[in-house]
Amino acid sequence: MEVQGLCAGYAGRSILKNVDFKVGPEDFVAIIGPSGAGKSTLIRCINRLVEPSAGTIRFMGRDVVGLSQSELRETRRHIGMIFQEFNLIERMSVIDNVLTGRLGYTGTLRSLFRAFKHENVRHALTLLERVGLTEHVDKRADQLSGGQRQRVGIARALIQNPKLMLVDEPTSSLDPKIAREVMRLITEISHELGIPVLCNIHDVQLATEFCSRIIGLQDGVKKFEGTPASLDKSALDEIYAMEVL
Ligand SMILES: Nc1ncnc2c1ncn2[C@@H]1O[C@H](COP(=O)(O)OP(=O)(O)OP(=O)(O)O)[C@@H](O)[C@H]1O
Repeated sequence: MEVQGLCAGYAGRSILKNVDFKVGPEDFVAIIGPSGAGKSTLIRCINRLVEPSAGTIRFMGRDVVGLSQSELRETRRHIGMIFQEFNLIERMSVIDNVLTGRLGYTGTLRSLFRAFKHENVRHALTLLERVGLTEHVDKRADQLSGGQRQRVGIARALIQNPKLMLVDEPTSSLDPKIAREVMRLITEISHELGIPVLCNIHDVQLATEFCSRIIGLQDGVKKFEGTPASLDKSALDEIYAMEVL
């Protein structure tokens, strides 16, 4: 995926300013920066949950920004998303929540469950085993802990067979130990399945520990891009310069 000259905002207020970067096939890219820097906005522009006001987003050989609604639906099938608040359907079982990840292919919930394909169910069970939830497949989502809920969110994103994962603050609702486990799981799976990841994360320590490349945003401007090793004090000062402590 290649982003060039990306600008976006809300109600005439400019947030992202001319952001450029690439995500290669083996990348796990973290976006860090102070609160309000535009990290979530950037992630959400990639699949046009937020509409960019300028720039291009090349993905699978096309510019996402110029796609029609039906083309966008088709493209979104290839982009898995993991959310801070998990976004599960609380009263549904774990496995049914995972199967909703196939909605991009089947259209509606009813058609999804009517057209329950055995291969999808098998795939869901395999993914739930991989994320360590085999014993919980029939439980309701609201009976799980935060870390378990995020594991359901990961399996739901993976059942799309995505070519890119967008991850929006996956650990903010979790305690530090569980947050580290969840980051480790996402990193391992990304390597195992060869799926590149773009991950918005405010925890710099987790970003440097798990990600292959880091982008630092400040007030919607890219102030840093490099490896975790090159994220030194002066780079951090530059990214967080305007943060009031
Ligand atoms: N839907 C919206 N409507 C209007 N303004 C918004 C909307 N979403 C975000 N903003 C504003 O855009 C700016 C960037 O928000 P964004 O959530 O992208 O930042 P962030 O870097 O992810 O912050 P945080 O780390 O606090 O989540 C903030 O000033 C925020 O208040």
